[in-house]
Amino acid sequence: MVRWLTAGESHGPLLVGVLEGLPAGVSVTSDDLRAALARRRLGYGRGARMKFEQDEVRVVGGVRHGRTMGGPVAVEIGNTEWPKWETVMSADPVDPSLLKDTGRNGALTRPRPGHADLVGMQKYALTEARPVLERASARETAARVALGAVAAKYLEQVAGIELVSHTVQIGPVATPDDVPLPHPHDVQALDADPLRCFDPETSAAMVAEVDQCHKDGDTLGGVVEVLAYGVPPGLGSHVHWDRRLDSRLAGALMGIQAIKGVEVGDGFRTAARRGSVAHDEIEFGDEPGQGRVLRRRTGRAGGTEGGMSTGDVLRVRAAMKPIATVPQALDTVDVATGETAVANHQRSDVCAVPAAGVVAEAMVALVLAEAVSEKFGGDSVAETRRNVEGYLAAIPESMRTRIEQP
Ligand SMILES: Cc1cc2nc3c(=O)[nH]c(=O)nc-3n(C[C@H](O)[C@H](O)[C@H](O)COP(=O)(O)O)c2cc1C
Ligand SMILES: C=C(O[C@@H]1CC(C(=O)O)=C[C@@H](OP(=O)(O)O)[C@H]1O)C(=O)O
Repeated sequence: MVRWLTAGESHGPLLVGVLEGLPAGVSVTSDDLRAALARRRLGYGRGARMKFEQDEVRVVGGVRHGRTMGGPVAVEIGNTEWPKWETVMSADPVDPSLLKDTGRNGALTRPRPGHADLVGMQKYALTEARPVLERASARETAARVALGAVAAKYLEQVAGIELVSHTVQIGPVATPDDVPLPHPHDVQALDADPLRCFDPETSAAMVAEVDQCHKDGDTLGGVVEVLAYGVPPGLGSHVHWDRRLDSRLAGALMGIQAIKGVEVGDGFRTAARRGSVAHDEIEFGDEPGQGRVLRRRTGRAGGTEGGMSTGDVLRVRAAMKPIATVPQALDTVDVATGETAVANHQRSDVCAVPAAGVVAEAMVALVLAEAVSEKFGGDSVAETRRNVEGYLAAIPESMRTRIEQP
């Protein structure tokens, strides 16, 4: 069973991630994790913190000489900003007089609409928002991305699955429908684009939108898409709601801070179509390297039917709301004085959609790792790979399906 957990606060000393259930023999290094974390920091419109803070990554368990050993993989990511936060985020009690200033150390009593501040204070019986925002903050996604990078290595090595993500919308600016889908070999080009958008013209319009929004003291959201290639048919199951792959993907993507909508395949757009043009018709065809196989003529379903992967490209989208810490501060109340006020604002991202794409990719990798491990088991990479090959070879010839290759 694959399971994982993160701990740590946005301005604490470090974040921790633990990923358990992978077999022995997955090849992964700290440089792989470093590279993944560097991708999460990309994107036009991110705030000042991304520029001055570093992710200090260290693998502290589960890996020896570049290979997993079968035990939990533990990773820590140091927050290099920690020295500035040592007082306000100290685990041990501090002199209360040090927490009285109006700057970093002061109480946050003007909750930001759209962030976790107010409801977090109510739920956890707190008089200020600091303990809420510290864990609500998307800083935590650094730990997920590190674990997702390990999961991605596993997927590639046991089943040849590779992922890619891209930005398809920033605010009102969206890529046209006829832009081709990126492949995993396009990752470098995508990462070089300011917004991780696959269409240069749309990307330029997105940059202009972010600039305008920045000038206006406002923030933006958007939509990202994650694609997984090489996914064998049969991951997930139709037999129960919580075993459905689409349900698990949706839950995982909605579990990212600020994600408010998820689509599998054409999702909401499918709802507007008639059945005759909504599904993916099945035909026989000759595929290079795969011979005569079943294939679907279109990819509208996004690579799942009945809660199971079909072998087509897995395609999911996540919609991110605009950043809640709006520079032209929103109206709120001061819960300490009971008076109207403007929301707490020190700094924030204008737009973090490109980073959310990298996080979404990590979440899809973690869900697929869980589904692959559940279907194929194995305590070593070689054993899992044999199980994948044996399963595919046992599918009768008349039902063998094209697996969309990376
Ligand atoms: C990569 C990323 C960066 C984010 N950066 C900020 C930010 O700088 N300021 C902010 O207010 N919210 C930011 N958010 C969103 C908040 O974390 C999120 O809105 C908050 O935790 C409340 O959760 P909810 O939006 O899901 O209700 C970011 C989210 C992501 C995924
Ligand atoms: C630090 C990261 O993102 C942070 C996510 C975030 C939020 O409210 O979610 C708020 C900002 O932090 P701060 O309020 O300290 O400027 C972002 O910088 C990161 O992604 O590494």
